[in-house]
Amino acid sequence: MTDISQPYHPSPSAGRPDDRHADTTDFGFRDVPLREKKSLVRNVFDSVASKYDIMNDVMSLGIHRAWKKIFVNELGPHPDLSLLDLAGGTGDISFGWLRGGGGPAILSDINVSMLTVGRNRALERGLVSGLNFLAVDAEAIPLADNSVDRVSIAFGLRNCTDKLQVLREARRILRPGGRFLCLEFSRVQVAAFAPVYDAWSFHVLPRMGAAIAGDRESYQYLAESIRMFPDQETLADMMREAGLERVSYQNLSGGIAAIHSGWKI
Ligand SMILES: C[S@@+](CC[C@H](N)C(=O)[O-])C[C@H]1O[C@@H](n2cnc3c(N)ncnc32)[C@H](O)[C@@H]1O
Repeated sequence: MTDISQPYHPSPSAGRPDDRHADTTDFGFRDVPLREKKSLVRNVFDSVASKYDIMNDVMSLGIHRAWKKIFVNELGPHPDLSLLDLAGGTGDISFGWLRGGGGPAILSDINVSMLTVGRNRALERGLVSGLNFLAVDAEAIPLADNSVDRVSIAFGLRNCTDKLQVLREARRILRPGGRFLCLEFSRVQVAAFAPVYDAWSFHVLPRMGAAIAGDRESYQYLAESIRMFPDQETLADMMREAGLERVSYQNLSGGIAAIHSGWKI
C-alpha cells in the first residue's frame, strides 16, 4: 500500500519510456505483469464510465474544459482535415473538433463502456454527421499508413501500456504534413504549488471518487498514474524517438497539464 502522507519521490523508472523487454509495468504506483495492465485499466474505465463526465468537472473544478478548448484550437479544425481521436472516451475532443468546423472524425477508444457514453452524448447533441466510432487499442490502430491529417490523444496516453508504440502508430497513420497532439497531465513547474496539488490528488480526489462515483480505488489510480507519467521533456524525447518532428510543448496551469505537438514531415 502506498504511504500518501510522504512526499512523492519518483522511482528510478518513473517517467522513463517503457522498457519493451521488461515483463512488468506500472499501474499507478503498483508494478504489475505487463499483460495485466490493459485489463486493469479496462476495469477502471468500465467502473467510472457513467460518472466520468461529472467527475471530470468536479475533480478539475471545470478547468479541464478550458484545457480541452485550447487543445482543440491547437488541432485547428478545418473541413478539409480528418481527425482520429485516440482514447477519446466520452467524446469531448471529437465533439470540439466537429463544432469547430473540422472534417470527418473518428472517436476511438479501447473501452466500449466509454464509447457507449460517447455515442449517447453525440446523439443528444445531434453530432452524428461526420462522426464515426471505433473500438480500438491505440497500440495497434487498424488504419492504413498516411491516412489521417490529425491524431489526438487527451488524457489517454497515461493509461496505455506501451506509450512509445502508441506514438509510433500515431505517426504511421498520419499523412505527411499531418500533426499529432497529446493533452496529458504533466509535471507541476511551480514548487510552492506541489504540496497543495499533492494533497488535492491523494487526499481529496479518492474521497470524491468514493462519494460521487462509489469508487475510491479508480481515483487513487488516477492520482498515482499522473505521477508515473513521463515529464514534459521525457515525453518530447519519446515523440522524437517515434519519428515525430518539430516536437514542442506548452504547459497549462503551471504544468499540471501540457499539450505536446509533433509533425510527420
Ligand atoms: C481519462 S480517459 C480520457 C477520455 C477523453 N479523451 C477525455 O479527454 O475526456 C482515458 C481513456 O483512455 C482509454 N484507453 C486506455 N487504454 C487505451 C488503449 N490502449 N487504447 C485506446 N484507449 C485506451 C480508456 O478506455 C479511457 O476512455
